[in-house]
Amino acid sequence: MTFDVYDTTLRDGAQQEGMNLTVADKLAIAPLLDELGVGFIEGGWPGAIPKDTEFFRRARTELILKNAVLAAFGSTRKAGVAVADDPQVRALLDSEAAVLTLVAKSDVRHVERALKTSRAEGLAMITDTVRFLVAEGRRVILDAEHFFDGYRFDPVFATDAARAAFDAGAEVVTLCDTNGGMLPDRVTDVVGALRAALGEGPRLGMHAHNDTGCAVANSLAAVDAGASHVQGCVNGYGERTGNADLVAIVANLELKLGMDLLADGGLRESTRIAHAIAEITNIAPFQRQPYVGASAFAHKGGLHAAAIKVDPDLYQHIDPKAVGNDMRMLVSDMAGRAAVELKGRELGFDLTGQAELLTRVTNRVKESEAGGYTYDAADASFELLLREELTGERPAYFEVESWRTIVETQPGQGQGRGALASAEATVKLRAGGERFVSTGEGNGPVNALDQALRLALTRIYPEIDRFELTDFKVRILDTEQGTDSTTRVLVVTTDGERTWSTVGVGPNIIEASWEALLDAHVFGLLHAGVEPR
Ligand SMILES: CC(=O)SCCNC(=O)CCNC(=O)[C@H](O)C(C)(C)COP(=O)(O)OP(=O)(O)OC[C@H]1O[C@@H](n2cnc3c(N)ncnc32)[C@H](O)[C@@H]1OP(=O)(O)O
Ligand SMILES: CC(=O)C(=O)O
Repeated sequence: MTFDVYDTTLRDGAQQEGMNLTVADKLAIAPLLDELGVGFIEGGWPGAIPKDTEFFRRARTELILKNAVLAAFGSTRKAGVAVADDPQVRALLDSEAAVLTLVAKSDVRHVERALKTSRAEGLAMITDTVRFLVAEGRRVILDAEHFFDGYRFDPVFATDAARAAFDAGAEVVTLCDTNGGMLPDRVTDVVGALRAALGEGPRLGMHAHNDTGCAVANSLAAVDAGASHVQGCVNGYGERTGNADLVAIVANLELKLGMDLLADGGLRESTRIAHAIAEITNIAPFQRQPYVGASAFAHKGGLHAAAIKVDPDLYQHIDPKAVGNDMRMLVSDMAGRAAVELKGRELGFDLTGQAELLTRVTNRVKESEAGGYTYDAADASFELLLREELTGERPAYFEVESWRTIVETQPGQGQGRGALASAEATVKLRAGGERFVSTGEGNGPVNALDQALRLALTRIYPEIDRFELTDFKVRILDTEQGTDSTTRVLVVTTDGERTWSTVGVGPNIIEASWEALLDAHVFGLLHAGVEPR
């Protein structure tokens, strides 16, 4: 049986608020979708959006796809206009895409109120455009906009719209839940009724939006009711609450229902590809995204870990490798010894049989977390804690003698909002048998401390030059204490290859930041293979 996986990330996904893809972005995303193994990549709407016209022009020479066929999206001819004279339809042909996907009104209320035309003309717009494009040698898919709402209001018109498309030569009619308001049982009813009306031959598709949080479920319901074409977007991108997440749809169909859909076993690459696409769209990946999210197989509960130690399948619905993801253990005050042992294994330490050590580490984590630390978001600080318990000491890269910061304003600039404050910090430390006193300046005390610390350390450890602080998060823990509250700081650092997170807690933001910064440097040096000098 033919079954299509049709990606619309570059067209409907791009309708997401805040997303603005350049032609280069689209040309970079398309090969990733092809690698994922989808059958169709909808590239955009040529003739309507200049960047999309340009995308199809450049795709002809710059895009080599091994699995997917490029589809161009556009609407049926306008009401009262001959199809051959419609510039939008002409632009579709000019795109040279082999597959053309036409959006058409299948809700009679839209025909009468939005298009301001008659039922007969609404159907003729479909017939004429599909027939014209098929006669030009193109494969045509019809996206029947508002199909479900339309069918529930007037099933005769909605059915006639689908029939008109098939009679004119469309290979698939995609039923669109344009407003995203459907629930799975309603999708089942409508797809089932339409199939009964049209017979088994015509191929139906599903295009779901996520306004009820049911887009993936609605897509599965449609397939269960006989649809053989699903549309969606990687990472669930799309207007309002997004389109159906294509990877989740496919993973459910492949892993739960035993279908074989993506070319070259692409599902096993889906986590990497979803994240690579997120890099290009510049939209931070959603941690808790089903299947491909960083937290999708991250376990925090101590009891879960105890069972996972026996058999990971006991607490996981699939093997994460099936989607290219990984199981991760999170260590926190909810961890028990089993979680610490598994986390240790993940970090490269075999703690099997070390019951006393495991108890010590578990207790230390619980006590520290009660004081405000959080290790599930700071793997690197946990690793340093674990090493300290294993060896009895921290790697002795340097020894801090003291540090101080000064924040001041210039005369006349220290009043109220917008005052221009600057900061200076002095750090005194010993490293490599020498004593360093260094001063740093910055736009705030933490920045100045970081500068001073780096200045001192790079003289002995030039490797630190590669470390870059990429994120800095501050959380006030006991807010009822006002400005006297405990502060937690999380710092994310990278050396360009590896990224690590560290945590610091203190009675003020500077102390907390200092602790997180020290951990960041120690962890970075350790993993760069640097010996204390
Ligand atoms: C559900 C979906 O996601 S569908 C895709 C939605 N995406 C987009 O709209 C992005 C690209 N759109 C655009 O760039 C513009 O809206 C364009 C170029 C398509 C149209 O722009 P304009 O010509 O300025 O028209 P405008 O957007 O104001 O109105 C839409 C026109 O299309 C007509 N139209 C709307 N749907 C259809 C349809 N399915 N078939 C034929 N004509 C249609 C309307 O009747 C209206 O025609 P009119 O100008 O003769 O009154
Ligand atoms: C065609 C489309 O994107 C929709 O109806 O939602």
